[in-house]
Amino acid sequence: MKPMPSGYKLHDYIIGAQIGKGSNAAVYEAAARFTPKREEEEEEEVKLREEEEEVKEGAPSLTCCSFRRFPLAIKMMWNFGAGSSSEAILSSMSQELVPAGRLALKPEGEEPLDGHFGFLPRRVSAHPNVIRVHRAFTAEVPLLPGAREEYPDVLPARLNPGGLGNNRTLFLVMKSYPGTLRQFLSGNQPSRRQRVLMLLQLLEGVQHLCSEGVAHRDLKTDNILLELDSAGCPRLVISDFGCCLSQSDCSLQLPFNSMWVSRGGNACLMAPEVSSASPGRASVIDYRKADGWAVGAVAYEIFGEQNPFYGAGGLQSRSYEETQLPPPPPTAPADVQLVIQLLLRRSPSKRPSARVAANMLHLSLWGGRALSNLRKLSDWLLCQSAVVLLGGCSGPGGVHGGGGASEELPVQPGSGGASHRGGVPAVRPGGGQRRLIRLTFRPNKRILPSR
Ligand SMILES: Nc1ncnc2c1ncn2[C@@H]1O[C@H](COP(=O)(O)OP(=O)(O)OP(=O)(O)O)[C@@H](O)[C@H]1O
Repeated sequence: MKPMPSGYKLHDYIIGAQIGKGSNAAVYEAAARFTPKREEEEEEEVKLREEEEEVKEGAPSLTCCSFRRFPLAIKMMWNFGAGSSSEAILSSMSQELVPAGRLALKPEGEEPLDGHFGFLPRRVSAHPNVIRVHRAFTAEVPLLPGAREEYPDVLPARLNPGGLGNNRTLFLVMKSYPGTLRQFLSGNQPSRRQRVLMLLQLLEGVQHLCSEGVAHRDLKTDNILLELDSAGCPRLVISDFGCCLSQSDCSLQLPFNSMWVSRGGNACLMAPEVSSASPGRASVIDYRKADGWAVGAVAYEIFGEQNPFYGAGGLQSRSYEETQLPPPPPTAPADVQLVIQLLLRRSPSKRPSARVAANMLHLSLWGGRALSNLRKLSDWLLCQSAVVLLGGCSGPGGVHGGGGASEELPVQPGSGGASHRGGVPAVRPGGGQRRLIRLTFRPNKRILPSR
C-alpha cells in the first residue's frame, strides 16, 4: 500500500545549520525524519565522513556532503503582523505558496493537522527552472541555531522578551540547493556556453511563470538557486516568490490605483514600465514583460560584468536611455548580445517576450549550422516541433516517460528536483536527468523517433 504523504509538521524534520537569510525569512538545512532506511546507509555514512574531512580542509564544493545529509531546506518566515492563526498567516504570505506542489498542503478531508489551510492560492505547475515547495505548514516558531544572535527582534516574546514576532509562522520545505547564482558567479568561471545556458534557463523559467499568469517581480542573483548536474553544467531555479503577482485571470495587469499597491521587490531591477508608473484611477501596470527585462539586466552579471542598474553610479530603470546602457558583455556571443539589448528595451512593445528571447537563444545554441541554410533551418524547426508534439501527445510526462515532476518530498539526496513537463526542455535535449526519445534526423525525408 502506498504510504500516506507526511511531513506536514515541524517535528517531522531534523533541522541543521542555517544556510541563508533574507529580509523576510531564515533558511535552514533539513532532513525528513521519515526518510526510509537504506541498505547502503553504512557505506554512505563512511563516505560522508570522508567528505566532511575534505570540507574541513577547504571550501565546500557545490556537491558536498551537507547536501546529501540534508537534502531539504526549510524556510521559516518571519511573522510580525500577520497574527498567529493559520488563515491569517496564509493570507499575508500566500505568495510564498505559488510554487507549492499538489501535496504541499495537508490534503483536504483529513483531520486537520497542525497548520492545515482551508484556502489554497493559485499555484504554478512544476518546471525545471522554478523552485518547488514540497510541504507548507504553520507551526510555533522554534529556537533554531543562531536565532538569538542573528534575528532576535523577529522572535516571539516566548523566546526573546524583547522580540516583536508572532508565536506561529509559515514553514516551507524545498529541495536544498548548494548555493545561489550570486555565490556561484563570485567563485567560479563558467564557460561561455554554460553562461548562455544559464541565461536560457532563466528565460525558460520566466516564460513558464508568465504563461501561468505569474510575475516574479524580484528577480536577482540572490533569488536564483543553482546546482551542478552530473556533467558539471549549472542548473538554475527561480526561487523566493514572496513578492510575486499571481492573478486568477492570468492577465498580469495590476490596477495601480493607490501608492499603497506594491510594485514588487528590488527597486533597482524593476522594469521601466513598473518603476515609472504613477498611481491613478485608471492606472494599470502591465507585468507581462517585466521579468524579462530584469533577466536582461542580470545577464550582465551572468557574463561577468557589473549589473548596469546597481551601485552608486548605476542607471535608474525609470529614467535611463537605451544609449546609456554599457555595451553588452563582450564575452557573450553576438546573437546573445543582441538578445540582451532587446530585453533591455524601455518600451515593452519593442521588447521580446521571454518565449521569443529564449527561442532566439535556442536557435543560437542548437540551430547554428542550420541557420546558414533556410532549407536546413525549416528541417531543424520541424524536428524541434516534433519533440514538442510528441511531448504533448503521449500523456503525462510526454516523451520523457514517467509523469511530471515528483510531488513527493525529495527524501533521497539528489531526488525531487522538478522535471521537464511540456514545452521545450530548458537544457539541451538529452542533457537532462530524464531520458528523451532521440529523433533521427534525415533531411527532406521522415523524422523517425528512435530509442
Ligand atoms: N531551497 C534552498 N536551498 C538552499 N538555499 C536556499 C534555499 N532557499 C533559500 N536559500 C538561501 O536563503 C537565502 C534567503 O532566502 P529567500 O531569498 O527565500 O529569503 P527572503 O527573506 O524571502 O529573501 P528577500 O530578502 O529577497 O525577501 C537565499 O538567498 C539563499 O541563500
